Amino acid sequence: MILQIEQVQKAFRKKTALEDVTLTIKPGIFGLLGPNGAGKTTLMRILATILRPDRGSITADGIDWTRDAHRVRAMLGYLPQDFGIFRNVTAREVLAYIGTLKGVEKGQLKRQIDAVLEEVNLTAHADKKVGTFSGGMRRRLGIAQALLGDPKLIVIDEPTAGLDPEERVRFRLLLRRLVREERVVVLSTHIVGDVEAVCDQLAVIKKGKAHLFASPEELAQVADGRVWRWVGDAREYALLEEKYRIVSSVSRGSTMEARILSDTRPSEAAEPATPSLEEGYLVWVGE
Ligand SMILES: Nc1ncnc2c1ncn2[C@@H]1O[C@H](COP(=O)(O)OP(=O)(O)OP(=O)(O)O)[C@@H](O)[C@H]1O
Repeated sequence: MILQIEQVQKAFRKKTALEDVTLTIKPGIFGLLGPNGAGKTTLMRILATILRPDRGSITADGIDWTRDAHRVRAMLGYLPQDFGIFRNVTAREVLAYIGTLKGVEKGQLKRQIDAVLEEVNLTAHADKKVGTFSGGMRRRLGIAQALLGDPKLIVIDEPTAGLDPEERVRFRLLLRRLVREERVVVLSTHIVGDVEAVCDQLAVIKKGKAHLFASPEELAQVADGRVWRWVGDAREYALLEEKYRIVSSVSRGSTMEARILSDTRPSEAAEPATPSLEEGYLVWVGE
């Protein structure tokens, strides 16, 4: 499946949330990266047919998002940013409820629930109340409900926000396991590490405008020639900090080590460095 987003626009009263977004999304995991308020959730909600664009079109496999919303929903799994669930029910009960709403046939429901619980590693907790779950477990249950009905398109909005590092790593591995031939997974995040760890392609969205990158490496290359590794003393560091954008720094005894973003060599002691994805992103978003 190829998802074609063409010149999509969306405004809320006078506030433009999306401005002329055009993206071609291939099977695999597609990351939508951008700062808070950039328009990620708006685009995700349009993809999930909760919002309609003011202009533009979305199509895949001959299905048109505006005309055939019911057909989109039949092939969609969606995990919203604020996936709220009753706390006093078990994971299995949540899945039975959502599976029924999604129209999964009764005869298939139990088998599907067992399969998605297995897929997200919650089988051992299937009959526990959701209120006892950690943030990571709740997020995994959110993925399980999105997987009911074996969707061709999975839309996941900011899934790793608020997870601790261990849960985040586990969750990223789970996301990679969702990849199937022909399946498109769209993931929005403001965490560069998520994209680095799981995404095949990505777009960076900034003030409602999206730019497509063929790979995370291509985004890193945006900072080519602008990243410097510098080693020196604390006094020079203080001067550099006033003049330049420092991305990271560590102190090692009496010396300091830093990575600096600058179009020109910031100091005699600075050497050109290979940019990271985060540095490419900072340059792109800063421009
Ligand atoms: N229902 C709404 N009514 C009015 N303005 C809205 C509405 N939804 C979003 N906006 C505005 O549109 C812009 C884009 O919001 P959106 O939630 O899509 O951004 P985001 O990238 O998902 O940010 P975050 O990561 O903070 O959720 C913001 O300026 C936001 O205030």
